[in-house]
Amino acid sequence: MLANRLESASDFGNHVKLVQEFQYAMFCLLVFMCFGDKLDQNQVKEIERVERAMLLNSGNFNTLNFWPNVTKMVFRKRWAKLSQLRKDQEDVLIPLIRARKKIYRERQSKAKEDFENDKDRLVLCYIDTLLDLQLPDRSTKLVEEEIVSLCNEFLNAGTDSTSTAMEWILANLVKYPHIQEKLFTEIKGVMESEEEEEVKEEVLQKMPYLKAIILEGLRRHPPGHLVIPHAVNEDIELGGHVVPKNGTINFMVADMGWDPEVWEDPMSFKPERFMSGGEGEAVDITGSKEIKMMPFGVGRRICPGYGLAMLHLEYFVANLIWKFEWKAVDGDEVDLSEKQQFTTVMKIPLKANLIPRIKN
Ligand code: HEM
Repeated sequence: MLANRLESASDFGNHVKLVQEFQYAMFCLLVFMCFGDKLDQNQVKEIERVERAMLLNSGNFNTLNFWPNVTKMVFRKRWAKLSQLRKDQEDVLIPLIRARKKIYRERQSKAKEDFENDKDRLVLCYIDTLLDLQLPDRSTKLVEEEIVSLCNEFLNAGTDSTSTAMEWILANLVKYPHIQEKLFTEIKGVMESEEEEEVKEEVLQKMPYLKAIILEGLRRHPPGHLVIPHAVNEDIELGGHVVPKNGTINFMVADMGWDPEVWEDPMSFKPERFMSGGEGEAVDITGSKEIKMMPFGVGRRICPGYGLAMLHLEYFVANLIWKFEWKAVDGDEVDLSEKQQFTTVMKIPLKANLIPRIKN
């Protein structure tokens, strides 16, 4: 879908607003993973509307976390706005959750009767897993409002983070055509023919250079320069400083990836560092052996979507490079300056000329 939208835009000679297209593609994919069956465009737009409205206003609601009983009185309008936005989310999501529950229960009983028939095998979506979830410390299942909150988290945590990473990676592939060419050659080597339309998920693991490009993108341009704030649960000494119990602590994710003691020429984009013999060869991004970079956090609170994010990035980048040659817009340098939004984004959004490689 993304490649088709980009292709029709490039047919008209437009420099596509890439980051919006990436965001929309990621959001549609996550909506599909969340609710199972494909929803129509209007439904996706409705979900996007209520999710964005909450996100855009979320900064105003932080103060309400402190002494809720007091702030409820002092900031009445803010509370009313928060309640309204939450109600809008529930009005849109709860009917979808109910509809999916009905389908899921019907298919579940059918699958039991007809388990051998592959065509009817149930493909699970995120909501299905939540409907069945039994928390160890509770006798009841999740209620609809809790499912809404978990869907919000799923949709929001995975959209801007992955689309930002994708924009940075493609920006570097436009800026450094020799890296793009090397990747294209690698993709060609795993495809059965040049006419094949899609780089399938199954061949992604045969492409070490693709993986190296994704890792280099995440090292050089991590979408979050900090993780979510953590707290220590006892007094602790760290590098000669005492952090008191419950003290907030954060991690300088971007600076770790740019540390010249760990990475050679750290501000350059060099995927080769993750290949055989490079300082990033077989790097462990989960932090269980070492911490050289941590774009997804590490340890107990590591991003639960990191495997999914890696897969999405590899799949999208491979397909976009297989389908198009990405070229800088004449006279425009790709500018890698940063700007802080929900994630750290390109200050000047990426523009590119997309030239279809396969002529249909
Ligand atoms: C390139 C893409 C992504 C990056 C760079 C990223 C990064 C992160 C980071 C740094 C954290 C905070 C970890 C910490 O507190 O130590 C986090 C948390 C989280 N991420 Fe991701 N993430 C990405 C994609 C995704 C996707 C695709 C999903 C799910 C669809 C997801 C779901 C979550 C959730 C639910 C949390 C909160 C976990 C918690 O509260 O413990 N993320 N992510």
